[in-house]
Formats: sequence, structure tokens, C-alpha cells
Amino acid sequence: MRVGILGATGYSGAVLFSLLKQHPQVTEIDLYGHEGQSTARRLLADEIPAFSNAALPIVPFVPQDIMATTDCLFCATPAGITKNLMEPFIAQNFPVIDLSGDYRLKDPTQYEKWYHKKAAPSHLLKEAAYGLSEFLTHPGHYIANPGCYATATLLGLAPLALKKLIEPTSIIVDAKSGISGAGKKLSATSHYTFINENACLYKINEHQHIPEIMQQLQQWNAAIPAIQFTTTLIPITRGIMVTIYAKAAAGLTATQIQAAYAQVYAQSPFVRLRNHGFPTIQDVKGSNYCDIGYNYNPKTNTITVVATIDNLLKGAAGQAVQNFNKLSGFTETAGLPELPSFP
Ligand SMILES: NC(=O)C1=CN([C@@H]2O[C@H](COP(=O)(O)OP(=O)(O)OC[C@H]3O[C@@H](n4cnc5c(N)ncnc54)[C@H](OP(=O)(O)O)[C@@H]3O)[C@@H](O)[C@H]2O)C=CC1
Ligand SMILES: CC(=O)N[C@@H](CCC(=O)OP(=O)(O)O)C(=O)O
Repeated sequence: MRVGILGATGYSGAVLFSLLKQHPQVTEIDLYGHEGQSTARRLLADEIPAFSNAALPIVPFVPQDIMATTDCLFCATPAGITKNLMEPFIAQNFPVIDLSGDYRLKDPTQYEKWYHKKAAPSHLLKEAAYGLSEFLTHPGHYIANPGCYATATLLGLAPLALKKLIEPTSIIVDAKSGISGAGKKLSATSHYTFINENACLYKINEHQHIPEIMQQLQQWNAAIPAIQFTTTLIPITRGIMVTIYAKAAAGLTATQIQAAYAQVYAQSPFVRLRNHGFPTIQDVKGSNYCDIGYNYNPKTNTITVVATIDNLLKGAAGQAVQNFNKLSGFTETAGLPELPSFP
């Protein structure tokens, strides 16, 4: 298969390129730059010295040329780009996997509220499938890859929500991310002198992943009205840890919780459950795994769930490849690392 990447010079696009380069079903990769970019030769290796042996050109983004030469397009661009570029691809049912937030929310007013930008038109939004891989049964042609925090939060909560094991009003999510989650551009909070030996809460009650988490949670359990969700930047390069607290439904036992997680993830090669103890970020770094641990405290009637992922793999490029595999009918694990990068 021949695939294309828009945004390969960014963090998640670069990880995507590395994965696709070693994918057993991918024979060629084309890289695209900005629409209207000059045709002067620009190489991936010039932008990312770590890829100095991959002298691939980055060519201008021209939809008709892309559809004529490749079989699937990946977009690893910031929010606000694909909503303006994807109409020709959607019109022709061309396979696209979009890592940005532009097509995740079905309701355009929600996108406008949380992303502070004009949304893609409703008729295009309708064509996109929300690609939380473990629950993606009908990939269609356009997959909106979930956000990194949303992936860890939803995988951590799914068994509790689906099986109605918690008080719907009691969910609190305390999420922490490494700095690569913010992308390659420098900002005041990603500056070394600010974040080194520091930790910083941000976007309190305003994080753009809240609506996509709610959109999915309410499909699993319509009684969940809202979640309390906080995000903290921590001084590591890669990784997300979400700690979830919720009150148990009446009469629940620890055995029922364990059974729910085991049943929901019985066929999920990238979800690893801990029946004892909690996962760390190191346990998943460099892999597409989401590791989940849980605990029930009968004294406070509280369930604690911890889910960890590598934000650039399961939170972005890894899940995009997992979705590509599902969309193309390949083995779900094809092209994805079998083990994390330990130590
Ligand atoms: N980083 C992460 O952990 C995660 C990221 N995502 C999502 O993935 C997407 C990419 O994120 P990330 O890799 O962090 O971002 P980066 O800022 O690191 O990279 C963005 C990429 O998009 C390209 N780009 C920017 N504007 C345009 C444009 N108008 N046309 C074409 N290409 C453009 C950039 O190219 P150039 O440098 O030439 O401008 C660059 O290659 C975002 O939507 C992000 O929200 C999702 C989950 C996790
Ligand atoms: C650490 C950090 O800044 N993380 C980013 C993750 C956002 C992201 O991945 O963007 P999407 O909304 O397109 O998924 C944030 O919190 O905004």
C-alpha cells in the first residue's frame, strides 16, 4: 500500500512516519507540506536530523494528485487545518485518518465552543467515525483519531460506564501529560526553565477534550451528565497518566469491577489490565499499549482507576496505525511495537 502523510515534520507526524516505514503492508510513503507551498525541494531529513537517512521530499499538498497516487492519507496537523482541506477526500470516499480534533465532534457548535474556531460543515462531520480503536466497529472512510487525554480517559472509564457500575454524577479525572503533547512549537509553558522540576495545571474546565469524552461516555451511558476534568503538564517528554475517581453504584464488589474490565477488554490486544497495583508511564512508553489498574475502597465507596499511555503512540500515531489496520482489513497489531522501550 502507498500512504501519504500531511504534517510529518511535527511530533506525531514524525512518529507516524517511523511506524509506517516499518509497517509490513506499506510499500511507499509520500509526504506533503502546506497547501500552496513552494515547489522548492524540501527534505524530511532537513527538518528532522534524526531522520537523516530518510531523504524523502516534502511535496505540495494537491488533493487530486494525492488521491490519484496513494491509497490512504494521514493528517497530523494542528486543529483548524483539515476542516478546510478534506472536502474533496470525503466527497470521493477516500480513506483518511485525521489525528486532529476537527472531525471528532458531531455537533459543530460544540467544536466552535471548545476550539474557538469555525467548525467543518455538518454534512462532512457526519461522514467521520470517532476512532477510539477498541470500540470502532464501522470505520467507514474518514477516521477522526481521538485526542490523547480522551483516549486514556475513555479506555479507563469504558467498563464502568458501559456496565453502569458507578454513580453517573461522581466522575473526577485528574490527567497529567508530558510536554510532547503540546507539539513542537515552543510556548511559555513548554520552555525548559519553566517546566523543568515543575508541574502546572492548565485549561481547567476548558480543555478541548472534555466534549469528545462526553460525546462517547453518553453513548455508553446516557445518565452521565458531566465529568470534572483537570489537566497537568509534567516535566517528562512522553506519556500520559490519568487518575479517575468515581463513587461505586450500590452493592458493587471488587470482583464485579475486575470482571467488567476483563470482559470489556477480552479481545483488545493493546489494553493490558493490572489486577493488582497501578501502571506507570514507563510501562507503556514507546508502545501502543494502554495499561489500566483499578482499586475499590469500600470505606469511601470510591473506585480509583489509573490508565497510562504514550501520548505519541496510543494517544496519536500508534492509534492512527491501529485504525489504519482496521480500515484496511490488516491484523490490528501490524506495524506496531510488541514491547515498550524499557528502561
Ligand atoms: N502531540 C501529541 O501528543 C498529540 C497530538 N495530537 C494531534 O495531532 C496533531 C498534530 O500534533 P503535533 O504533532 O503535536 O503537532 P506539531 O505542532 O508538532 O506538528 C504539526 C505539523 O503540522 C504541520 N502543519 C501546520 N500547519 C499546517 C498547514 N496549514 N498545512 C499543512 N501542514 C501544516 C506542521 O508543519 P510545519 O512545521 O511545516 O508548519 C507540522 O508538520 C494535532 O491536531 C494534535 O492535536 C493528538 C494526540 C496527541
Ligand atoms: C501537553 C499538552 O499541551 N497537550 C495538549 C494535547 C492536545 C492535543 O493533542 O490536541 P487535540 O485536541 O487536537 O487532540 C493540550 O492539552 O491541549
